Amino acid sequence: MNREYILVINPGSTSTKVALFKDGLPVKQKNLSHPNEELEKFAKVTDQYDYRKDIILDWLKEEGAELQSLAAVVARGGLLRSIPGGTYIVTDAMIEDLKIGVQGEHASNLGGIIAKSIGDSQGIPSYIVDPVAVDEFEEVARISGMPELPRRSLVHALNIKAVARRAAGDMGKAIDEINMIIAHLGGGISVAPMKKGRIIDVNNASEGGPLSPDRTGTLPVGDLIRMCYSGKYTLDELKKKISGKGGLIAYLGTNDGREVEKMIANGDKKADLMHDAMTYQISKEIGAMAVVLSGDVQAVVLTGGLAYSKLLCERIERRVKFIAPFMVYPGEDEMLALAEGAARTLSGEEKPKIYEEEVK
Ligand SMILES: Nc1ncnc2c1ncn2[C@@H]1O[C@H](COP(=O)(O)OP(=O)(O)O)[C@@H](O)[C@H]1O
Ligand SMILES: CCCC(=O)OP(=O)(O)O
Repeated sequence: MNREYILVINPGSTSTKVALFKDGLPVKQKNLSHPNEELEKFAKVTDQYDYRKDIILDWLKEEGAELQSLAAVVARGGLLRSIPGGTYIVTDAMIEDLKIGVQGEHASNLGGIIAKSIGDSQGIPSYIVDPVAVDEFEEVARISGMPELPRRSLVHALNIKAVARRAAGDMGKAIDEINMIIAHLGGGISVAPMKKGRIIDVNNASEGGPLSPDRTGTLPVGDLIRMCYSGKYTLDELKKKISGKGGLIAYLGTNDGREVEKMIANGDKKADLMHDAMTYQISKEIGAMAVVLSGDVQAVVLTGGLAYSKLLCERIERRVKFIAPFMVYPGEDEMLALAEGAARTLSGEEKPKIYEEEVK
């Protein structure tokens, strides 16, 4: 059987997106949503390994796709050590760090692990591309105020870079000619100032910045310390309260933006306030990043699943439109960006990076 397909795996906090690419085009793809009731059965993200892998293998079966037809497996990379952008071959050292979650727990840690297990079973390569640990910070952005706790780059790098290329193209520019602020609005939220193609700062999408569908974002730090020492919660419970059970889900019982909008349409005042609070915090972060770029901003760009919402985009546009032209690219270009990264290495156009050699 010809090995002609690239299997693309993209585990997010609320879904696993899968696709089969052939000759640069998606021939099959699906967004496999994971209801909160399913995910909350697992204490840790790595415990979801069998659950998510089985769902992917079942999908391949449903589509009649044989594992023997795969040429490579590529996945979204996780909270690894800080590394430059690019395509990486999944190595054993990377797997160790993904299992530990060296920069925290996140569904994307499962990407490389599942990719390598499927890849190894077929004797084919497995890759990750532009993982969330991509770090292009300017030095000043790393300073927090406590030397032991530098600010860290955890960012939806893959989609932000792909959307930046599209937005720049739509403006008739190359990505390295302009500055933009790109807000990826998914289960987690990244608001990134992009200076001539480099992500020079970002809120930490796991633990800081605006509240998101399932994350608190930045919290009042003194009150948080007191909560940690209250004796009421274990470390794991507190981590979950911040990421997984924080943000919209903590107030409204759902992390689904569509559900929240149904609640608003039905006259639910609390849902309306929470939705407005999220858009207020996103707008505030966009304003902060405009200052990072000294106001030299050619576009404010929204992307990610939440950007499908007209109401959400309108609420943000109203507050930030004075900064620069406003552009919206709902959803994500991650699957194509992943497939292209793998295709470039398979064709020899790009040499894959080795994680152990790139760690900062
Ligand atoms: N049409 C829509 N309107 C409002 N929210 C949406 C819509 N489509 C998706 N979403 C929301 O976007 C969020 C997920 O975005 P996505 O970029 O797929 O995130 P992730 O990759 O983190 O799972 C969820 O809260 C989902 O409910
Ligand atoms: C840690 C950044 C990645 C992230 O938040 O991804 P999701 O929005 O898919 O959860």
